Amino acid sequence: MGEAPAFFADSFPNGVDLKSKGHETAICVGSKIYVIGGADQESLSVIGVRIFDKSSGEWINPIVVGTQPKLSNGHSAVLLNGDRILVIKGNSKSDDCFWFLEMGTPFIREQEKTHGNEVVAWSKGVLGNVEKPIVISGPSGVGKGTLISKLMKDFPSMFGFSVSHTTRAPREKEQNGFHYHFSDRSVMERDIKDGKFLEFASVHGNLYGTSVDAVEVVADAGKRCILDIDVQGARSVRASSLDAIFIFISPPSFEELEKRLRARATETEEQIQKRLRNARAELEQGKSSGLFDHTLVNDDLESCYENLKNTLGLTEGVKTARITYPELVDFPVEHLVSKIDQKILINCGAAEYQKASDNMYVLDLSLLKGGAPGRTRGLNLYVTNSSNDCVNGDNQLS
Ligand SMILES: Nc1nc2c(ncn2[C@@H]2O[C@H](COP(=O)(O)OP(=O)(O)O)[C@@H](O)[C@H]2O)c(=O)[nH]1
Ligand SMILES: Nc1ncnc2c1ncn2[C@@H]1O[C@H](COP(=O)(O)OP(=O)(O)O)[C@@H](O)[C@H]1O
Repeated sequence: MGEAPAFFADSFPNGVDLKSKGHETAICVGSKIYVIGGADQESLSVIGVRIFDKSSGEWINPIVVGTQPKLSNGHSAVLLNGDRILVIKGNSKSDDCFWFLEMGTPFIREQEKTHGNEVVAWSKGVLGNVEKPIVISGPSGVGKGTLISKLMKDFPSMFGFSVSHTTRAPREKEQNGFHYHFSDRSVMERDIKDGKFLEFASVHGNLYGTSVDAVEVVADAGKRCILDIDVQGARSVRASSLDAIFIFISPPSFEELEKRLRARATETEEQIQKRLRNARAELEQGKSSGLFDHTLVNDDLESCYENLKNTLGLTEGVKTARITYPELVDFPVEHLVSKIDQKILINCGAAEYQKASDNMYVLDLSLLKGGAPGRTRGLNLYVTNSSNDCVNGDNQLS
């Protein structure tokens, strides 16, 4: 039986569940109190999480998945909608200060089934309106890789490729870490069990999977992520929080598909036969599942590429357009937060908390996308001179 932390309040005013003592904050979610802060039990360099179960009076050390935020000497925390807490790290730049601690989402429930323990997941918040990731599927030899390479070459600052893990052997020109992370089955299976993968599937007799890291690296670079994965993987991603756009690439005919696969000369005859058998099933699933938002036929390569660009809204002018990164802002340890609908007001004027200061920011969460596993995207941050700039009359700072 544990003792409830002394700094807990039973109810929090204005929906702003913030109470702090030193570097810890406590947020009440149903019958549980999430205590965020201090160092993690296993690693002293990241922010720890403990849960106090009010009904049993027990402390719980949850399994924590996802990249964890580095320890800072202060943070604030706001409950968003019952299944995630926004944590704003002090003494941090705006590209590393917004983090989400999730509990009770479908992903967490699945993880809890696997681990048989309470699970929480961290997801880093990424500023700006980066567009949805793109999932590209289709049978082996249809031209997915060729189309993706063209896109990456023409729009290097816009797209980033999610480098999958696979247990298959590398082909002659494939580089580890660039085309795939070539892995041992046992290591990959252990990492899957540890929640490090967004999705995985057995394809043509080998294990393939997208690690959470693979998509996070691309999101952190402010780029739009492209995933080349099979139909089973696409189904898993559809069920995840990634919120992607799904494109199926289809061949003009089965004969042409076989011709391309043979001409590529990367597989043995036995492997070609296996891929062709699987292709029939994949083509059926691609047509009938309602899983894909778009199907493109790759007959003439250039026409298909044009169709792909149109589908992604890439007109001529877009070629030179770069994603603009929001200006970096420094958030001090001393700041006060309040939540008004989908907006978080962050008052960094530590000396005069009760007044709207010049150092006031609004974090707009109305376009929030994604979440664990992976990054939470679509956060918009802007400066405001007074609370009236963005919110109306009764929105006082607490
Ligand atoms: N589910 C899943 N499928 C993947 C992943 N990476 C690649 N694949 C799929 O695995 C299949 C085989 O890929 P590969 O061995 O590179 O052969 P290729 O499709 O003939 O180039 C293709 O359908 C890929 O889309 C992944 O991370 N997850
Ligand atoms: N539209 C096309 N017409 C003819 N050949 C193509 C076309 N698209 C791709 N190819 C060729 O087909 C082969 C398979 O393409 P690839 O991109 O490796 O397919 P996937 O990644 O879907 O397995 C490659 O040799 C590629 O050059």
